[in-house]
Amino acid sequence: MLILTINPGSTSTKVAIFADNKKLVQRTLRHDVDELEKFNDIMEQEEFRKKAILDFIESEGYKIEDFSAIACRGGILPPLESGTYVVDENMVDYLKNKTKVKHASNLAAVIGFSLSSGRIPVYITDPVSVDEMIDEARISGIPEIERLSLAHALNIKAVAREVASQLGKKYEELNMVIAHLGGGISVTAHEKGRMIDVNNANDEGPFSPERTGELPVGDVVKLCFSGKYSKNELKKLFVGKGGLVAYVGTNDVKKILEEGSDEERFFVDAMVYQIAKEIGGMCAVLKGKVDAIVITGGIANNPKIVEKIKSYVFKFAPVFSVPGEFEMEALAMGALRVLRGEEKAKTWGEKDEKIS
Ligand SMILES: Nc1ncnc2c1ncn2[C@@H]1O[C@H](COP(=O)(O)OP(=O)(O)O)[C@@H](O)[C@H]1O
Ligand SMILES: CCCC(=O)OP(=O)(O)O
Repeated sequence: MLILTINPGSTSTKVAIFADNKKLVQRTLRHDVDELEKFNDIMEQEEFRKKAILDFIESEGYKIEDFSAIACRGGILPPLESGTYVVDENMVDYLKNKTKVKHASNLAAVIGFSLSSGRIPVYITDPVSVDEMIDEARISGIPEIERLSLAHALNIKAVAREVASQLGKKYEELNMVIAHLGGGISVTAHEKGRMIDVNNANDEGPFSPERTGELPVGDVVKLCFSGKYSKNELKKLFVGKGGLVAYVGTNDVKKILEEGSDEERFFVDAMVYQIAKEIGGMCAVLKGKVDAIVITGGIANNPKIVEKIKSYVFKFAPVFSVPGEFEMEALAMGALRVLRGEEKAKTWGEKDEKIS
């Protein structure tokens, strides 16, 4: 069975074609920043990115009708259970017109649904808003604000299953802390197959290559009312222009480590320190009963960073490194389990929207 996978990021769209679980081809379709700046809103990029995907499919000698399914990265829907969901008009309407968090992943199902024109099934698996948090984790400290589960759930769940299989166990039998280290950072606590706490990778936790993470709230209030920034400028400052970008001017950790000055590399050490601190917190969430700590994402490609994190947390549990991300594989496998009848695809029903 042929499966097309679609995974949009802020400046690129990753696409791949699988024959069952075998990846035939993967391409990162890069979008010029100047080109993207013409669009006021992420959703306005639908036709532009769709054309790039169609060009890719044709260049590989396929037509949409050749595929048994389209598997898309799920966007920011209201909180929902882990699993594979059918993309329908209801979901597309939500992602296009109602979601309050702008994120490139919101485009995937919208484009997949449009490409299919009802001819083939379209699925999402483990979207960013997978929510398995325990109730205590939802309390922020102010009733008007609820903590949200926004994480790199797709890669994290796939990596959790991979490490469990390395340990000869099922994901559902283990307790793990899994940190995805990319442009954004998610540190997550997993109890017997459920992701019971996560730092919201947009707003909380360690600073990342391009996000501030958690900030001292009093100073944030001062910044908001300083008159220096509009609301949109502040949002971009916190997500996109924060973290290493703010200190060093780039989100490229590899480049900083290879070409940066000692002072610039210090900020990577500070990020490592914050990541380790978050991992320690998640070990406490699991009451110290932790079978594995797992470091994944692009930054895990650097063994020295993994070693530095390990130097802080090695006493808590064995540390595993799974560099890179396996989102395309996880999408294809999510769709394949449904196509093979191993799992039933869930139908998404709009719940109370909690994301603002
Ligand atoms: N070998 C490496 N050493 C250090 N950092 C790396 C290495 N390879 C990739 N990275 C860093 O990983 C980050 C991107 O991670 P990735 O998971 O691809 O992010 P995203 O998918 O969120 O854009 C970049 O900062 C990049 O420099
Ligand atoms: C908002 C959580 C997921 C996330 O940060 O994804 P990207 O790193 O792809 O922006």
